[in-house]
Amino acid sequence: MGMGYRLNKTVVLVGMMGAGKSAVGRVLADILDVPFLDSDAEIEHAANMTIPEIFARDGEPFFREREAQVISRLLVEAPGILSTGGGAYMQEANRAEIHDKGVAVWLDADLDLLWSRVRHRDTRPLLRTPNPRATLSELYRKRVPIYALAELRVRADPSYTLHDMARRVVKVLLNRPDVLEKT
Ligand SMILES: Nc1ncnc2c1ncn2[C@@H]1O[C@H](COP(=O)(O)OP(=O)(O)O)[C@@H](O)[C@H]1O
Ligand SMILES: O=C(O)C1=C[C@@H](OP(=O)(O)O)[C@@H](O)[C@H](O)C1
Ligand SMILES: [Mg+2]
Repeated sequence: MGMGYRLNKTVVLVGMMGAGKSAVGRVLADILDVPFLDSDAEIEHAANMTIPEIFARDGEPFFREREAQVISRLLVEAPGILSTGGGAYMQEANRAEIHDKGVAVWLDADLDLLWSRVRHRDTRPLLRTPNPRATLSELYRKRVPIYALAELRVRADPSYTLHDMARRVVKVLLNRPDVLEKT
């Protein structure tokens, strides 16, 4: 009797800060009844420090090394949902590993939507600049062509709830039986 899903590969959510990778990932894992992992949360837990503290004390290159290690480790675990930090997919080695062992899904949100979601938060060290809106815009411009390398894409829209977004990801994944099947 078909009631559930079988996930055959880890789904790796990529995209800009504020796209919803962490929040949608959690709901998606719940729907599919699989483990949820967030690379930033794993790094924070291992270091017993917040992301801004790690950036301030050890610098971004150190953070990027930790991030690559954590992603490698999480990709060999049982299939689940892996939400990455927005910069992770920029590294060639991370992309290669994600494509090899999992499937990348780009949560694609417009700059205005991203800004509306990150502007009141102080948890993203890269936006601690004199003009964070301009910084976000510059990152967006540089990164979008790289996110577009992801195998799958789900468009975000201000009218979609977290649950709507997760359902949209499920729909896209069901087009790929090598990734997700109904049971
Ligand atoms: N579809 C959505 N509907 C409502 N709020 C959302 C949605 N997606 C993300 N958010 C909110 O936007 C903020 C940023 O989302 P988050 O998941 O942290 O993004 P990311 O991990 O991609 O940086 C959070 O407060 C989150 O709850
Ligand atoms: O875009 C980036 O380079 C970053 C995004 C953050 O994660 P979210 O995308 O989950 O906000 C976090 O990894 C760090 O602040 C750097
Ligand atoms: Mg996140």
